[in-house]
Amino acid sequence: MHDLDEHREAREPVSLAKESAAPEAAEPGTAAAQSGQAPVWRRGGRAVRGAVTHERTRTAARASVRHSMYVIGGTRIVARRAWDGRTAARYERMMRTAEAAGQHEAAAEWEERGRQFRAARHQRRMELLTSAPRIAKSAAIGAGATVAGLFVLGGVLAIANEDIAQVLAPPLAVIEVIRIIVLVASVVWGPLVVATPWMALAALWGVGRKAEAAPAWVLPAAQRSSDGEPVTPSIVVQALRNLGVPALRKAIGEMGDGGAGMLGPITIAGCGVEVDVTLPSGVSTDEVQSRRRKLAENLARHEHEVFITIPEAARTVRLWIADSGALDEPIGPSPLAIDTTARGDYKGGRAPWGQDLRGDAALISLFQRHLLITGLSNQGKTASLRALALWLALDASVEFRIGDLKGVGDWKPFEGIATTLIEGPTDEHVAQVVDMLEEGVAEMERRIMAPASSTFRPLILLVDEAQVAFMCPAAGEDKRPYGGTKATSRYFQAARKIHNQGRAVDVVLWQGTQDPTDQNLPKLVREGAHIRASLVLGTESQARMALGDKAVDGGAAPHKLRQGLDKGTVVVAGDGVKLAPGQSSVTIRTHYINDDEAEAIAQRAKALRDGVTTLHAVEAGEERDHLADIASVVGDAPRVLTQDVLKRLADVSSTYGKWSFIHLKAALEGTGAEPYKSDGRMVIGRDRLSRALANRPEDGSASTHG
Ligand SMILES: Nc1ncnc2c1ncn2[C@@H]1O[C@H](COP(=O)(O)OP(=O)(O)OP(=O)(O)O)[C@@H](O)[C@H]1O
Repeated sequence: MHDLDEHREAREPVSLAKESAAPEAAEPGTAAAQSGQAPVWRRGGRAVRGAVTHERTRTAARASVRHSMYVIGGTRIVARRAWDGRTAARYERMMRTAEAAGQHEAAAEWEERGRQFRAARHQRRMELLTSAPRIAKSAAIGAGATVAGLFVLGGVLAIANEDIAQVLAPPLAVIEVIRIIVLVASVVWGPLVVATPWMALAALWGVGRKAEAAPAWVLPAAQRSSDGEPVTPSIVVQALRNLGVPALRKAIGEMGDGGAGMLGPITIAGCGVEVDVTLPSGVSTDEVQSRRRKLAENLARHEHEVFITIPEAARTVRLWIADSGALDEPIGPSPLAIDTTARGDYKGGRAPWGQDLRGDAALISLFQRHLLITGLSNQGKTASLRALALWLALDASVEFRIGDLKGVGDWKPFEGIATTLIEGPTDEHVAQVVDMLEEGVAEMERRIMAPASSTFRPLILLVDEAQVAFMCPAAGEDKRPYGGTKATSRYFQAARKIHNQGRAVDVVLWQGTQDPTDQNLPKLVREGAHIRASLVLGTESQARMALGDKAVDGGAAPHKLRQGLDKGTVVVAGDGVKLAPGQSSVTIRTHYINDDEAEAIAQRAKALRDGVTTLHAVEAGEERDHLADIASVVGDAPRVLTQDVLKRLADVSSTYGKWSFIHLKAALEGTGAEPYKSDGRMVIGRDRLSRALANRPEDGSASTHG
């Protein structure tokens, strides 16, 4: 009870404070209190805020700022014109523009014109000095002559009318006219004095309005929203001028041609236009690049609709400006999904991955290239990686070994195509993927040791969600960790070895990974990939990890893609894709191949291959007695072709699935049962095998690790 009282006391001041602040609101039983209305001061504040932020108020405020800015802008323009007219500034400016554009002849011509202008001005001034007495004299003579003339006219009139008084008539008439003029002027003078400043203001306002010399944000809505307006040179120059780079603004202001000379031709490029802008000296390309959003808004586009890249030419930025909304239109289906005769071609072909921003087909060569694709979760990483794998699966010579460390069935279509398919996110799955990769390393090493003329089946080792492997804390029996980036880390080391040596013997590693960090995607592994692709990422530093500094410095900006909206849009750096000269990356909107289409394509790929058995774990460590196995497949036949022996061995155990003649020869080396030529073809003889088996030591040392 006591506690309760204390509570009540403690609460009271609060309610009192409320009451004193809002007496009518707290009056129990009043309508306001019942309806839970806020105190007066708050409602008042809200009302004021409402009034201030009301659209009508804002429109009125914008209008007043706009019209004031027209006057200021107009004054600036008129003053500049006057200054230009009186001085050699114009010639100087044109000369500098020509110089900046490297047009030295034009610069020299403007210099000459400037010199002529100055010479003429000097001459005029000198003449003015000497002409003052001359003008006074001629004025006096002129006045005297006029008066005399008037009197002569009066004399003529007097004689004609025989009236002497007429002599004064013309001078008096002139005096009368002057009097009337003075009278009119004295009447008009007052209002004229009052009206002149206003007329001048109106004139300046008119000049400013015509030139729209006011910031974009104060323009009326109709003028502000230039959605869908074609991109013209003046729009681009205006957008650059208002970019917030003082040096650029000043330079454009000084250019005689209003800045048009900075622009190359505006060409149609896919669903947008492209234009190269040569920046004036003192403005660096990254000053423009870092203001992408502002530039886009100045061009009445969204940020993702403007791409700024750095072409080869010095001090130049290449702008690609999408037609409004065009990037939100879906691109068509993948050619793989509609063309049932499409084939992959590892060596000479290019996978139809999607479209670049210009709308051209984006084709990518996968020949002897390690690949890395990164991106935030659920943005189309697996789908785009799978699209490439599906194309390559249509080349029957390519072998796939796939580790899917997400394991929700994205890679199911590869059942019957891939020789290994490990699906699942657990440490156990990581261990199997590591085995798969290490088996790949062993295969690579075998190939490297093989005679120079040997040819190999391309082997794609594909690990989706590779970050799971890098982050795996588990260690094997030998205490070596599967994950991590230490020298003992098995996944890391296997990936590195393949990166270093796999390419030349067609053992390539494709990895898909989320959100790169130094921990889940070590630098060495990032940089070992020849093709680096990235879907939307969170930050620029991630973009740098994904694509490398060079690509990001050159304008690659996966971090500027829109999460959720730009699903399937990849920024690709490295080789494999055709890049415009000087370009370090290309943005590709990939064709989306959904699960059903993937299944259909996979079926076609399976039809091209004769019966691949997909293993779901690497049978590492299986001990096989090679000599005994070979003897068993040779059976009773006196001689069997080595090719047939290999085929039969593959049926005995998957260990032999990857064997080639080299392995067979190595296994029989020194046993006396080595392959030999019979009727021009390599065979293995039954009797020699039996002898080798009979002669080998009892401890079975001939058996080797499978
Ligand atoms: N090219 C594309 N165009 C349009 N939508 C796409 C495209 N690629 C993927 N999507 C959409 O994005 C969804 C996620 O794709 P996907 O599973 O490939 O993402 P992910 O990045 O691999 O995801 P996570 O790594 O988080 O599993 C798909 O279900 C599909 O709806």
